[in-house]
Formats: sequence, structure tokens, C-alpha cells
Amino acid sequence: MSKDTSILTLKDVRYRWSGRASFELSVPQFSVNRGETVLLLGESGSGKSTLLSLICGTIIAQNGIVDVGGTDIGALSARERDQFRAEQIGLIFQQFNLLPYATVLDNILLPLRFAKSRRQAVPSPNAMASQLCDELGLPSDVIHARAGTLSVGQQQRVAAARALIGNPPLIIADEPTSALDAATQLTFLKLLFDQSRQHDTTLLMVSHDARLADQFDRVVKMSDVAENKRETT
Ligand SMILES: Nc1ncnc2c1ncn2[C@@H]1O[C@H](COP(=O)(O)OP(=O)(O)OP(=O)(O)O)[C@@H](O)[C@H]1O
Repeated sequence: MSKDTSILTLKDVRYRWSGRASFELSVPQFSVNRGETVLLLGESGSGKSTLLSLICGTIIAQNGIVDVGGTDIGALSARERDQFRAEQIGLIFQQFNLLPYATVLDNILLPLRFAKSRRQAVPSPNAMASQLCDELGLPSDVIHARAGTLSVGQQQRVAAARALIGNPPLIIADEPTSALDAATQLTFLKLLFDQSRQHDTTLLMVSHDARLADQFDRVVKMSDVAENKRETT
């Protein structure tokens, strides 16, 4: 696919959390091209997680359009949004959100249960899970271990494998390296980029850590994307 077609476009988006009049996220225009790796930088409270939630369709903008891969997220029902997210977006959260008592294998295979297109992209799920573990530098014997018994860095890689399996077109990562030390952060990012490029996946990551900037195709500051309202009381 061409690298200059947009996979994500926000236009005239506004969002206000209910009961939180002091903050409004306002994004006149923001887009990400297919295959790009984009780092969205912003200070705490600038609305990075809110923006990611809008893109993932876990919340819906009160104004404007959030278009992911040609689909207007706001036009979908809640159920359609859940399905759309499972099919189109690989998620890596700050706290990884792994099932601690499930095995590494079951954690990695989880998205395939909910997303037909991702399931169809993986004819041999167990073999693909092992391959991803291998490529992400996880020892082969951890695949049958409970996820909760792994180190933080290892859990991070399991979360990345879970996001990557079945080649979703978009990977969204919310501060995925914040729990890692500097050296492990860079190793993890390199592995994530290698995998994203190999599968022509778009990567949008948010962070407040500007030291990561060199690693990405493009760096965008929240203050350039959003005209937020933050009243002082
Ligand atoms: N679930 C929620 N309910 C109500 N208000 C919320 C909710 N989540 C975030 N907010 C508010 O929205 C504003 C932006 O928060 P958000 O978490 O999006 O910022 P952030 O840039 O991701 O911050 P951080 O880097 O600290 O995670 C804050 O004022 C916050 O209190």
C-alpha cells in the first residue's frame, strides 16, 4: 500500500469528559499516513490518552470526524466499534493489560478470538505466536508460562506480540516504555519498529519522553495538534 495515504484522520474534533468542564480536547486536523511511525508528545494532562480513546472508539467525539482506514468511527454502534477495534487496531497500554493467570500463548492469541480478519491472516496461530516471541526476543520456554510470572520487560514484549498478531493495520501504543529502563526502552522500540515495518503496520505512540523522538518517522507535539481548553480555577 502507498505510504502517503492516510490511515487516520481527525477533523474538527472536540471532546469533553462529562462533569469535567475544565478540560476540552479540540483537534482541528490531525492525520497519520499508512506505514508511518509517529510519536505524539505531550505533557501530563494534555489529552494524549483522551485522543487515543477517540481513535480507538472507546469514547465518541461530541463534534467532528474520527476516520480510521476510511471508516467514520462516530457512525458505528458501540458493538460495531468494539468489533472494528478488534479487527483494525493492535493496542499496547501503559500497564500492558495482560491476563496474568493466562499463559503467554493465550494472551498473544486473544485478539484472534474476536477478530475474524486477523484470524484469517494467521493460518497457524501457535506457530505465529512462537515466531513473534522469538522475533521480540522472548525466551522460547516462556510461551507456556503464566504472563503474570514474567518480568516487566518480558510482559511488554508479550503485549507487543498480542498487538501485532494478525497484522492489524494500526498499532496504538500508550506510553508503552514508561515502565522500562532506558536501554530496554530502546531495544523494545527497535523490535516494535522492525515488526511494524515488516508488516507495513502504522504505529502511533504517545509519550511525554522526548528522548524517544529520534526513533520515529515523525514527531508531533500535542500542543501543535490540539487547541485545548484548560481553565485555571
Ligand atoms: N475517564 C475520565 N473521566 C473524566 N475525566 C478524564 C478521564 N480521563 C481523562 N480525563 C481528564 O481529561 C484530561 C486529559 O487527560 P488525559 O489522560 O487524556 O491526558 P494525558 O496527556 O494522557 O495525561 P498523562 O500523560 O498524565 O497520562 C485531564 O484533565 C483528565 O482529568
